Amino acid sequence: MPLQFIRSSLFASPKNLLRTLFLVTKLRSLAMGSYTASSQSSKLFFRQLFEKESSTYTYLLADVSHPDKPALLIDPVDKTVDRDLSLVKELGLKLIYALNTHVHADHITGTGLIKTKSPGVKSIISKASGSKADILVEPGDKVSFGDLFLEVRATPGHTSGCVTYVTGDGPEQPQPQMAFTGDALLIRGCGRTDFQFMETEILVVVHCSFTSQCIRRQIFTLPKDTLIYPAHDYKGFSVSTVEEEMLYNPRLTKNQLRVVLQINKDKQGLSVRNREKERLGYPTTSLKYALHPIGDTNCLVTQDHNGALFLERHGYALFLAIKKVRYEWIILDRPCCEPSMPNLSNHPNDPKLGHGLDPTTNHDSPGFPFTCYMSPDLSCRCSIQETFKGIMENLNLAYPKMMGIAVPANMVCGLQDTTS
Ligand SMILES: N[C@@H](CCC(=O)N[C@@H](CSS)C(=O)NCC(=O)O)C(=O)O
Repeated sequence: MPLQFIRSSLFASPKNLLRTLFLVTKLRSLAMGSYTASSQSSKLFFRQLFEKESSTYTYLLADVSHPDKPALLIDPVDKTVDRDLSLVKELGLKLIYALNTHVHADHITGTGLIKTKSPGVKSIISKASGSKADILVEPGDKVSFGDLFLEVRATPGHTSGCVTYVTGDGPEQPQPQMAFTGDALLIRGCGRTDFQFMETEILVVVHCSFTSQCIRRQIFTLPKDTLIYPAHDYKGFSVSTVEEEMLYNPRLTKNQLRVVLQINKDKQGLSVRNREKERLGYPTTSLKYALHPIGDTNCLVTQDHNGALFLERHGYALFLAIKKVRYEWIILDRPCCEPSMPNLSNHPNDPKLGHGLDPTTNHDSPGFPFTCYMSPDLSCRCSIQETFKGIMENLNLAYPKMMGIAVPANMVCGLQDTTS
């Protein structure tokens, strides 16, 4: 529409004025390339709710085209359960699920109270969280409400069991898609990686790798206009997009490191790995270091004389960090983080293996036992402060005030005794 027309018709009539204002706003928004702040769907009811003490967002979603108006709440907080249930009632919705993205450390989930006050509601959390709930979901599962659904994506790192719930991508589903990222991805930030289920430095490293790799592979691979709805905001933001976070998230736009990958064809594990390490000039003795639970699997942590720490979860994951140098971490996580590897190095001893390929067959071998390690030389290529791990180590956040109470309560999310 020519600007002259807009100007001349501006005050012609109240109706014209409204139409003109609408057009000007729309033109401006197109010129700025901005996205709408909510998804469009004739079926979806969506509301973002806030709990100010813990700065937590709770999300109410419902399929209002369905006769029952089935609804779900994501990350409800105990303190605001009455508000949330009143809203559900006023709107004539039928609450069927109360979901958590993870075991929260800063507040008690509202799922227990909701179940008491609204019998029939089922609590949901990831199986990898190790918590109790009515329904334990795994990556790829769908949580349906009416004709709409959320897909479960594993985004561990802040905690082992963190998941992101993403609206479906079918024709009936809301557009743009919406990703409820919990604490995995915050607006211009991400959940801390320093306390939950952490016992040693290696686990901090591992959780950093989980967070940054899973965000890149599970969230940043969604369409760029996907709306990001986090579980917290401390700066006054309410929504972002995949595109914005890929461009401007200060914790996720820094260097990625390169690693050397060695696939271990021998399912027995250590002997072949040691032979390979010897061939590449590494000490051959591995020292069993500890067994740590990560998600629902035990991880074997070993350490060699070079100070290298190996953390492995046979079948689908293995991590390593080199101590004594400005170490980075390693990344290889299946099935949650496909494809598995960044570029290989040009180190003289580099075995030049492909990205997760079995060198004997040249085929990708998901579920194949493998070993992954990094040359100490390569680890110095980028400054630690510029890397995800460096940033996360320097956050210096005080532990959440409610941590001692919240974590045990939330481990039985929705099933705790709410009478006391
Ligand atoms: N001060 C708050 C806790 C703040 C905090 O640690 N937030 C967590 C998510 S809740 S466990 C976090 O990951 N923050 C990341 C960040 O960059 O702020 C309290 O005492 O409860």
